Amino acid sequence: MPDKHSNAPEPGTKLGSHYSRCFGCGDDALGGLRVSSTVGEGLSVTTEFTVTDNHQGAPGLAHGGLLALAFDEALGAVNWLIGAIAVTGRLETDYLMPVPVGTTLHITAQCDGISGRKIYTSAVGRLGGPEGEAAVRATAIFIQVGVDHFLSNGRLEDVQEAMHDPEQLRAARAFEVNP
Ligand SMILES: CCCCCCCCCCCCCC(=O)SCCNC(=O)CCNC(=O)[C@H](O)C(C)(C)COP(=O)(O)OP(=O)(O)OC[C@H]1O[C@@H](n2cnc3c(N)ncnc32)[C@H](O)[C@@H]1OP(=O)(O)O
Repeated sequence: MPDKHSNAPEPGTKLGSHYSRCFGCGDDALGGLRVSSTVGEGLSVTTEFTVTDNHQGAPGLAHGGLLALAFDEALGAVNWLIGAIAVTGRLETDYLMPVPVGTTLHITAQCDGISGRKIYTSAVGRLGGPEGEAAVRATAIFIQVGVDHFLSNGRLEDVQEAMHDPEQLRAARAFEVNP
């Protein structure tokens, strides 16, 4: 298990978005999920995702791909507690129960261990409250990368805009945890 980063926020702290246009957590992404995560005990976070009309797959039920996105965000937020910039290498989801429109999925995500650049994480999403029945479980392997991963691979205009916007830089938790 990795150590918690010395600058990691205290339990109860709301983590901001890592990028305002992120479809999972950004406020500026049209139709995005806008989930936010809160630091939990140890190397864990909690994340709530409320399923709306816009998230349907079958009538009245959440689309599995959107649920996977909510888990990708929750699991990825764990990386900030260990001060790692990382991208999703593998994401596996088990859908245990249908998740109806209007319900809130209470996700708890944690770090399970680290090996080289690989960060192993897992999460469970419960309905009806943080202690409710498990509806979705997920595991992910994140791969640690340098900032150059984004600088060399991202569309230039977006990278430049992000790098020149002080608000954006402040919002990028990577820069808070890894000054
Ligand atoms: C400037 C702005 C900054 C903003 C910061 C915001 C950050 C937040 C962003 C969050 C956005 C939200 C989240 C998102 O949506 S992230 C977006 C979705 N993910 C991606 O786009 C990632 C695309 N993939 C890649 O870029 C490369 O394949 C990476 C970088 C992942 C690895 O290629 P690289 O050449 O670097 O590494 P390597 O091949 O030497 O492998 C190294 C180790 O990793 C192991 N491995 C590799 N792949 C997998 C796999 N699939 N399953 C299991 N293991 C895997 C591999 O076996 C090896 O292990 P070992 O042999 O050492 O034991």
